[in-house]
Amino acid sequence: MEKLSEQEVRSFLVQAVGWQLVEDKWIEKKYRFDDYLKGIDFVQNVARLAEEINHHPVITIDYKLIRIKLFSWDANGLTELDCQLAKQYDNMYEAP
Ligand SMILES: C[C@H](O)[C@H](O)[C@H]1CNC2=NC(N)=NC(=O)C2=N1
Repeated sequence: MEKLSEQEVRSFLVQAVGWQLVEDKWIEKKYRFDDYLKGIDFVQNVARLAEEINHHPVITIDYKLIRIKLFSWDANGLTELDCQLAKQYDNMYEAP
């Protein structure tokens, strides 16, 4: 996996609604649900996809708020895979 340049990360973030760079390292997004178990279903789907493509986000469950953080350990940076997954999570999410 090729590490993205700062410019590439920035051009991803300007068009990725709700995603932001945190600690100058991760891209993160918070998904809000109107029902706790809907959030857990979303986490299940995120986790299944992670296993399927062997790329695992940090997932934080805070009641109805699910926080997803992406980073590519192997590249020690952000990669195209992180950006692709971010878009896939957005497609999986149905805003309440
Ligand atoms: C050995 C295993 O394939 C690697 O450690 C995979 C597992 N899941 C991963 N997840 C993430 N986020 N980044 C990686 O570089 C990564 N590498």
